[in-house]
Amino acid sequence: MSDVVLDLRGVNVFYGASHILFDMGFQARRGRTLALLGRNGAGKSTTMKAIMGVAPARSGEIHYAGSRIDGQAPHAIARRGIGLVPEDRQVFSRHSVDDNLRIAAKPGADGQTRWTMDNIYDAFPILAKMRGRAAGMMSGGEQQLLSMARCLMGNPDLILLDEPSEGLAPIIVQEIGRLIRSLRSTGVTIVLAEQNMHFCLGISDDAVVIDKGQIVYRGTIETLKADKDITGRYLAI
Ligand SMILES: Nc1ncnc2c1ncn2[C@@H]1O[C@H](COP(=O)(O)OP(=O)(O)OP(=O)(O)O)[C@@H](O)[C@H]1O
Repeated sequence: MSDVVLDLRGVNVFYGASHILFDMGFQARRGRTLALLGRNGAGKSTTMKAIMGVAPARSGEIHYAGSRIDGQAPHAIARRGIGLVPEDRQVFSRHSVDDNLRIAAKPGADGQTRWTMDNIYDAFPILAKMRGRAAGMMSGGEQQLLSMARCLMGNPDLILLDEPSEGLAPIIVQEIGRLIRSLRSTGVTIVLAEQNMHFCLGISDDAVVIDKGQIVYRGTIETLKADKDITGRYLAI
């Protein structure tokens, strides 16, 4: 079986008359973490929304686990085993941490349940201490952890993480890095949208850099790190 889990081919996305993604093409491989890097407004979130069917591709193809998913409804794409952790987190603010997790519980596409409340709380000790707290009363970093934990309750095989470190305190950023590393060791595939390449070093294998909706680099993150031309031109570092 091919190790390509996600395959975008010539994807074009528009918001109304505005052309946002131009012939976007890249692959994510099983059990690896791909960093989708680019400055503010480069098109990272739009790429994730295109994969989820929220900002549908006008042309091109998106293949997941061997079959085409472009043109399918977001709920159908989610049911195939893709989980999105959105940039704005979208926790249910009036509900407790426990309820946020319980609401999201469902078996994976293969019918298996790998994540239960118990092992989520083992993996997220910060959340375990605040099970009864309303999500709206938590800090941005705690909400980010909750959003990630809630995604895992759906037992996804591919996780799309949209700028999980943005605007958070260093201690939470470290915790999120630790979680991504440990998720990766479970064999799940991760696409991580980030502005900050340094955050991705050590937790990602591959990298794609986008600028103004176009791919300007595809390769390993280690090769990217050494490429001063690309990092200097397209990343804010
Ligand atoms: N709903 C929308 N309608 C019109 N244009 C949009 C919409 N959402 C995003 N855009 C535009 O699409 C482009 C790509 O935005 P996108 O959010 O995908 O970038 P990003 O790389 O995720 O950056 P950010 O870090 O700001 O989220 C930007 O020029 C943005 O202004």
